[in-house]
This record gives sequence, structure tokens and C-alpha cells, in this order.
Amino acid sequence: MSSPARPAPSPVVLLVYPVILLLGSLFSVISPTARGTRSSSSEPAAPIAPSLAADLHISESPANYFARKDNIFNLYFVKIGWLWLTVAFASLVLFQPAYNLSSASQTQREVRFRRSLQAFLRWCLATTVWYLMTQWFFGPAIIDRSFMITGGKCAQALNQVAEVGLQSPSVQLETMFTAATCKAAGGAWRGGHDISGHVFMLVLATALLTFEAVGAGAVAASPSAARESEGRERKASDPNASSTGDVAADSGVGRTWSMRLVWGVVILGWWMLFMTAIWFHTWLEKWSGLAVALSTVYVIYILPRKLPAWKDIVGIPGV
Ligand SMILES: CCCCCCCCCCCCCCCC(=O)SCCNC(=O)CCNC(=O)[C@H](O)C(C)(C)COP(=O)(O)O
Ligand SMILES: Nc1ncnc2c1ncn2[C@@H]1O[C@H](COP(=O)(O)O)[C@@H](OP(=O)(O)O)[C@H]1O
Repeated sequence: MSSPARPAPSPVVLLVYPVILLLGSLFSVISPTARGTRSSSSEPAAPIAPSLAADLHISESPANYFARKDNIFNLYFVKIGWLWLTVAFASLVLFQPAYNLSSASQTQREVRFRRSLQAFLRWCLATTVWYLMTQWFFGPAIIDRSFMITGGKCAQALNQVAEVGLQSPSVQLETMFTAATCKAAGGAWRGGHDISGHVFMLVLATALLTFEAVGAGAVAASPSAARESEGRERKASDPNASSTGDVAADSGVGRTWSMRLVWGVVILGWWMLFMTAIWFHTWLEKWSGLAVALSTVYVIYILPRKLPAWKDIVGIPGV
């Protein structure tokens, strides 16, 4: 039997994302530093080009540490952001009582096993969308494909190929079909609509962790979970049950630190989203990244509340 529905975050919490983007974009327009950086471009100031940061060589003369592409948080947090999300997500499933199979009754085990499977399924769904959008979609990722479909190309690299007169330029050009290969070849990825991968990934990862953490946290705070931990404490005070006591103590530490890890990733993710909103991309590119991420969140976390058949498959965190 599954537990009764618990308070889950209202979809209204998702408003935090447009608010962050709005504040960041407004700051980028109002702040003399941000405007000064942008106006130093040889490109027209408006509309801000998709490859603005690349064109401005921001990392070479940063107006602000967070405007540098090589800032430590970008390199070791956002650029491997899905790994951070995965570790934080896994820590919830491993250490939160909502999922913990040890010292649980048979019925609790069944509920928790189902919850764990559904949590894994939600992670798989989100990972598949992330992967198709940013890494691979039967070749270049969807973000790269949409950029090219809207007229974007690898500008300088194309010129170089033409100037040097390479024997088979078409072969060269085929390798310029992603932003990464284009930039690696010294080209400029410009001309089309470049959905912000950072906005997409940061919104999806932080929203997902928020929904999961609130769901798991609600179970830990519910009366039935409290009764369980009381039971564990009684066993722990029993000298014949010392090993059970160790498990209870371990899970207490794990539970606390998994939540700290999750909220640490979420808060840093929100901060980096704010930085992206200030220093990178056009308004439209930020909003399109946001729209794709929120649509994914809607399907995985909001739709199951309205569609029982879908809820039976993907579940609701903590239910
Ligand atoms: C039709 C069938 C499709 C099947 C698809 C299945 C997908 C399965 C994928 C399995 C992958 C497992 C992932 C495991 C988790 C990881 O840890 S991946 C390794 C860490 N890598 C990252 O976190 C990369 C994150 N970075 C990005 O996504 C991008 O850099 C960016 C932040 C979006 C920015 O992109 P830029 O190009 O720098 O602008
Ligand atoms: N918050 C941030 N901090 C540093 N660099 C950022 C950033 N947000 C976006 N960028 C950089 O801006 C470019 C476009 O990002 P995206 O399309 O993913 O939103 C990427 O450059 P590189 O691809 O040259 O690293 C990315 O690293």
C-alpha cells in the first residue's frame, strides 16, 4: 500500500526560474559593468549575438570573475553538471528513509522498492532529455541541430576552409556540426538561434533535485517515518542490538549529508543560472532554454498529479 499523498512543491515554485532569468537579464541591461563589457564587442550591441561570450573573448578580459567561461564553478560544476545531479540524486535514494530498505518491514520494503524504481525511472527520463538536447541526437544534439536549422553556422571555420582551399572541404564541414567541434576548430558558432544549454541544464537539474528532495524530506518528517525511527532508537538502546544501532546512526548522518549535498547543488545551480542570465546569451535564447527545461519538469513531476495512469508509472517523489 502506498502512503497517502504528501505535500509536494506547488508548481508555483517553478516561478523562481523566470524570476532569476528576468533579474539577471535586467541586471545585464542596467549594470554599467555588464553593459560596458558587451559594448566592447565589435558586434552590434543589440540584438546580442548568440556567441556573444565567444566573440567578446570574455575569458581573456573579464569584467567580472563569473563572466569568464573558465571560472572554476563553470569548469568543475556546470560543465559536469549532470554528474553532480546524478551523485546528489543517488545520495537521496541511498540515504533517505523514503527509500532505505534496511530495518524496514516487508510492507515498507515493497513501498520503498517501488519508490526507488520510480525515482530511477524519473532520472532516466530526465537524463534522456538532457542527453538528446545537449549531447547526441542521432548525430549532433538537438540544441546544435536547432541552431543550424535556424540559419546558424560555424562562421570563421567556413572562411578558413574556403581560404586555405582544402581538397575536400565538405569532409571538414561535416565535422563542424556541433558547437564544440566548431569552437575547437577556432570557428565562431553564429547566425542562428542558440538555445542556452546552460539555462536548460541548470533549470532541469535544480528543479528535479528540488522536487525529489522535498518529496523525500516529507517522508522523513511524516509521523509514520518518525515511528520507524523511534523503533530504531529502541533497538539501538538494546545492548543485544548494537549492529542495528550502527545502521540507524549511519543513516542519520547519510540522511543529513545527502540533503546538504542536494541543497548545495541546487543553490549553486541557481547562482550559476543567475550568472548565465547576466553574462551570456540573448533574452530569447535564455527563455527557450527555460521553456524546454520546464516542459520536461512538467511531464515528469506535474503531469503525474493529474494523470493517474502516468502517476502509476513514474510516481511522485515520496509517495
Ligand atoms: C532514442 C534513444 C536515446 C537514448 C538516450 C539514452 C541516454 C542515456 C545516456 C546515458 C548517460 C549517462 C549519464 C550519466 C551521468 C553523467 O555523469 S554524464 C558525465 C558528466 N557530464 C556532464 O555532466 C556534462 C554536462 N554538461 C553539459 O550538458 C553541457 O556542457 C552544457 C552545460 C549543457 C553546456 O554545453 P556547452 O556546449 O558547453 O554550451
Ligand atoms: N554561468 C556561466 N559561467 C561561465 N560560462 C558560461 C556560463 N553560462 C554560459 N557560459 C558559456 O557560454 C557559452 C554558451 O553556453 P550555453 O550555450 O551552454 O548556455 C559556453 O561557452 P563554451 O561552449 O565556449 O564553453 C559556456 O561555457
